[in-house]
This record gives sequence, C-alpha cells and structure tokens, in this order.
Amino acid sequence: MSERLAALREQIDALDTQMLALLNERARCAEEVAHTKLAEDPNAKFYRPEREAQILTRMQALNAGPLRNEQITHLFREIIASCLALEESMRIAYLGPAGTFTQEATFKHFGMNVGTLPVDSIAQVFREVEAGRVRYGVVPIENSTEGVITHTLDMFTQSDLRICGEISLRIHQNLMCRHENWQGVQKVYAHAQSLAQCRYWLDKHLPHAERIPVSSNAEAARLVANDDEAAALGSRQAAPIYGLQIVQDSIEDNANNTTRFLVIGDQMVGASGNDRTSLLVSTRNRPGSLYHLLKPLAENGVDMTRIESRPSRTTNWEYFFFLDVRGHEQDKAIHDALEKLRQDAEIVRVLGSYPIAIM
Ligand SMILES: O=C(O)C(=O)C[C@]1(C(=O)O)C=C[C@@H](O)C=C1
Repeated sequence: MSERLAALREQIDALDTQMLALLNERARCAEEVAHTKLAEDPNAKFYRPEREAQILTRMQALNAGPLRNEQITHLFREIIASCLALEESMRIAYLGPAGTFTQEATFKHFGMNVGTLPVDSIAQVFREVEAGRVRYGVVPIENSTEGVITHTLDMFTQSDLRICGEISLRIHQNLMCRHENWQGVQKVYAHAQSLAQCRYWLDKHLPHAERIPVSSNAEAARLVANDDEAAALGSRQAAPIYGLQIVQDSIEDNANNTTRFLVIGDQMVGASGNDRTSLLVSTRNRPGSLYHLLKPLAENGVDMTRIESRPSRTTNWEYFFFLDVRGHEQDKAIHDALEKLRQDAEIVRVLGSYPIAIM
C-alpha cells in the first residue's frame, strides 16, 4: 500500500471514530427525548413527521457536498429511524406483498430496519391501523402517469384515520431474471401499470416477448423464480426475495415517473413550515354547490392544489370532494376558510395536515 493511501485510510478511521461517538451521542439524546415526552404526556407520540421534515430540510440547506442532497437525506433518514427505534419499536402495515413499490416507499420513509406487516389490500392496511395491531400504515394515493388511486380515497369515507405524512417515490422499473441471458426471454410478467410504463423499452429490446399482466410485480417475480424463459418487471427489492438478478435497471420510459404514498395513523401532526392539508367535503346537491365549496378557500387566499370527486355510494348523484390545500390546518387562512365552509357544507373533515414529501 502506498504511503498516501495509508494516510488517507488513517484519516477515514479517525473520522469514523468521531462519527461513531456523535451517532451514539445523538441516540442518547433521542432516548432522553422519549423520557421527556412521556413525562409530559403518557400518551405522547414518538414519531414526529414534522420534526423529521424540518431536520431533513435543514440538512439539505446546510449541505455543501460532495455528497448529493439525495444521499444526505437518505443517510439522515436512516439515522433518525434508528433513533426513533430506540424510543419505540413499531410496526408498519403496507399494501404488500413484499417486494412491491409500497414496501420500497415504507423503507424509504421509516428506515430499512423498521418492522413491517405486508397485507393484501388497501382496506386491510386501514383495518390493521384501526385495530391498533400496527402503529401506522402506508398506502399508494397517486401516480404521476396513471393518476389517483380511488380505492384509497374511498377508504377515508369509512375510516376516522388521519393522514400523518406523505412519501414520494421515483419509480424505477427493473428487468429481473433467474440468469443473465435476458435477451432470450419469451415472456415478461408484471403488473399492467409497470408493463405500460416500460412499453417503448420492451418494444425496442424485447419485441417478441409476450407481455403478461399479473396482480402485482411481486407475483410476477414469484412466477419468474420458476421459469428460465421469463422476466419480471418491478422494484429492486423484489430481486433478492425471489432469487432473481437485476439484468437491466431503470427501464421505465418516463424518467420522472413518481408515485405518492400516504402514511396513515391516528395522530395529529404539528406544522413543519411546508405542509399540505387534505380535506373531505360533501355538500347538498343544489345549483352552485361546488362554487360555494370553493369560495371560502379562494376568499381566504388558500392555495388549492387538487380536487377529486367520488360518488357518495349512499345517495345517487351525491359526491364527496377530496381537496388538497397548501398549508397547515392551524394556519389562520385555512382555519378561517374551514369555519366558513362548515356553515355551508354537510361534511367537512380534515383528513390530515402533514409535511410535504421531501425527496
Ligand atoms: O424530536 C423528536 O421528537 C424525536 O423523537 C427525535 C427524532 C430524531 O431522531 O431526531 C426521532 C423521531 C421523531 O420522529 C423525530 C425526531
């Protein structure tokens, strides 16, 4: 080994020693935070999404490189998750099975070592949280190319759970096989959405392979585990679970393909300074009802970023409206707009105020 290399490694060893001490000092602080919270309130919540968002935003602002903000965010998320695990060991239910993008989103947000419970429907995620068998749940809510996941919206009309956070995940599709010789595959299994997201890549590179839609990408990987002539598309997490190799990565046609997920729980989240509030509103069916619903928001200068309507299911031609606005329900503008709205609408429910997803 050259003297230069030996000296650099010595420097790295010294820095690692410092980081180790600092990490444990931080962990002891988090343990102290837990004791303090409990002393102040026996029902205190340990997971504080607003505080986590503030920490990550601050680190990004301070970051001078060469590590990219994305890497810094990932590292600090893992550090915070490890500290949170010292405060409380918790389990997260997600729309499974293992190896799906929802699992990837769960690990991204709660750290790679969090306990998880994969379940087989969005409704079941809600039920697990409602029954207290898990602390939080993670469900998909919208994809940038495929649109809103109406099943998740509908669940909020039947559940009192709140939205505690959101996770934004860049969807990278991977081609996975049992062996490296992917050019010879005859079949490509995947969820229909994943097949659609890789249509041009498949046209170009595997034009003769049959595309077979299945219930989830994890199911696709499971089928390919027993088939030398097939490939699966999906999240990189699926490969080791089903003994597959990633033979081509990031093959999605649209590089900006993103899915948004919600963290659901029974917790009110404080303001982080960069928040979103989701509302469920219903009005009597009369002329101008949508106008009356939106007027208080506009008059108070509340920035509405989305509106979705869903049939009420109990009365024909009556609708629930799902609205997203920028800001926190405690902000004066939103608070005042909600007061006004409540005078007019049948139902006005705040589904949650939560930090806007960070990277
Ligand atoms: O500040 C808190 O409330 C903590 O519990 C500490 C901490 C952290 O490690 O920084 C851990 C978990 C919370 O979700 C937020 C922050």
